[in-house]
Amino acid sequence: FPACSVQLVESEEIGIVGVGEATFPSIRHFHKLLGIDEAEFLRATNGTYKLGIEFRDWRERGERYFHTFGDIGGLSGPRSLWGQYRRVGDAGLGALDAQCLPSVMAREGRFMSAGSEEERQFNYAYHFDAVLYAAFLRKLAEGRGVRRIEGRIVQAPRRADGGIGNLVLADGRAVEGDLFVDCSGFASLLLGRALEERFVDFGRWLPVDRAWACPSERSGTALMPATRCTALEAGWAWRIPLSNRTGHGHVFASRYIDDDKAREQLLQQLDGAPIAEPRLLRFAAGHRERFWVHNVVALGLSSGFLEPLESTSIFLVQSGLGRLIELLMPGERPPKEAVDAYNTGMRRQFERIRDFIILHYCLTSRSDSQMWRDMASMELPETLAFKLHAWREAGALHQYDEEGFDATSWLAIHAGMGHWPQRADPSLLDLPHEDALRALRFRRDSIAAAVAAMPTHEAYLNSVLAR
Ligand SMILES: Cc1cc2nc3c(=O)[nH]c(=O)nc-3n(C[C@H](O)[C@H](O)[C@H](O)COP(=O)(O)OP(=O)(O)OC[C@H]3O[C@@H](n4cnc5c(N)ncnc54)[C@H](O)[C@@H]3O)c2cc1C
Repeated sequence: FPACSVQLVESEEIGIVGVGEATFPSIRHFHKLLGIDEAEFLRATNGTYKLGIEFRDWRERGERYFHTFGDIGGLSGPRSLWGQYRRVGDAGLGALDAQCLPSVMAREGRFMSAGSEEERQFNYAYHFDAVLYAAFLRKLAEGRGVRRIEGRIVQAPRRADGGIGNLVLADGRAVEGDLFVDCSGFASLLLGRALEERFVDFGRWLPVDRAWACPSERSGTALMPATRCTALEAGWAWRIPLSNRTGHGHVFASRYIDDDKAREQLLQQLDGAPIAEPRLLRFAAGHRERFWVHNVVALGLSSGFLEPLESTSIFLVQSGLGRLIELLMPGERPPKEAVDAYNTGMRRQFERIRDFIILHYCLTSRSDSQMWRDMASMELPETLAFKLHAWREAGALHQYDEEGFDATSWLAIHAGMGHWPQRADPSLLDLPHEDALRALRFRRDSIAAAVAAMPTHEAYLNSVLAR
């Protein structure tokens, strides 16, 4: 929008939340749209590649599975790979993960990104230092004409029509604007505080509400191209490998564990020596009922937050921006239809991701703490209950509109949690047993051979950084 002038009001005194180190593959489309060079971005943010998430101890302690951004073959009918794998039931085949290229790459600590997007059988995202990423984007934005105003907003007086008139800063300056994008983090200064938009609370399904975050030195182990999420007594711990350090955090439910014990449990998870004091963050799961009200659009934490289990927050920021770009017509007052479409789309996206995150918890067999017992018996949102029913009864991976995660992702969690349909699809028998077994062996072996020939994640990353 070359005709628009964009001003950013930001306060060094307040700073940014500064956590949020794991992302979702759509970030690559966002970077492409902005013309960001991958090597430059990785160098600026101590970034690494991410092929998915390894979940440990979620169904039972001692078990692990991988949620990949890759292809795991057909999903229904006689060509359903998971269906044939279960029908063949050959122990010699190994785990279902062995049929998925990026899952094997992650397990073996290997990475490469060759060929075109269309040819590649997997997608990937990044890990990075969130503080450095914010600085990187700021520099990019300023270079393209965004004017940054340092200052603390103390008031946002409303106009007669209910919208925001201007922003009043602590030193008395006033910043005028037509459209205000509220990026004020958990404070939600404009949408939450000034416009008093109601918060829709998801706490009854997603009870985690605090996190200790602490970086550590990198251990001598190989640089995993994946995030690790380990289920603990009253929450879970993240482990995010960056090129210079490892990011750690313990996300927990304060109704099941106190802060000190949660901190202690985090420190037991660290890879190496801590390189900062653990920092406590408080949050609530949910979103503002509407995201765009009058002339205010909230993006990021000011609009809502879902716990970071699937690294969806930065994705939601970028998804919101993408929608806004499509619906804004500079110089025109946005029609009611555009505002409604934005609000409906964002609300649904939050609900779909909420359901996907609950899926990780509700399928647990753990009963070793009150949180896990409550998670296994909670009443589910109707939308999720229907999906579980469709999967159990018919092996169908039902998708609604505005899904953040595709059917392959849903399959990864069902499979990882050992949750399978009650009946096999009879059309699986259209393929002779021997042919199915041969195809599965061939795929597993081809993947193993391809991965063995790949560089390690660290070697590949270093080659990109040297560009
Ligand atoms: C524990 C935790 C883990 C997370 N992990 C992930 C993850 O792995 N992946 C992911 O995608 N996301 C993650 N997130 C979310 C992610 O951190 C945020 O979505 C992302 O950083 C964007 O934050 P934001 O810009 O909305 O808010 P902030 O970073 O808080 O920025 C708010 C801005 O508003 C300014 N501001 C606030 N008040 C005022 C004022 N009065 N005057 C002037 N300026 C003001 C601040 O200075 C700051 O610049 C995590 C969040 C938490 C809490």
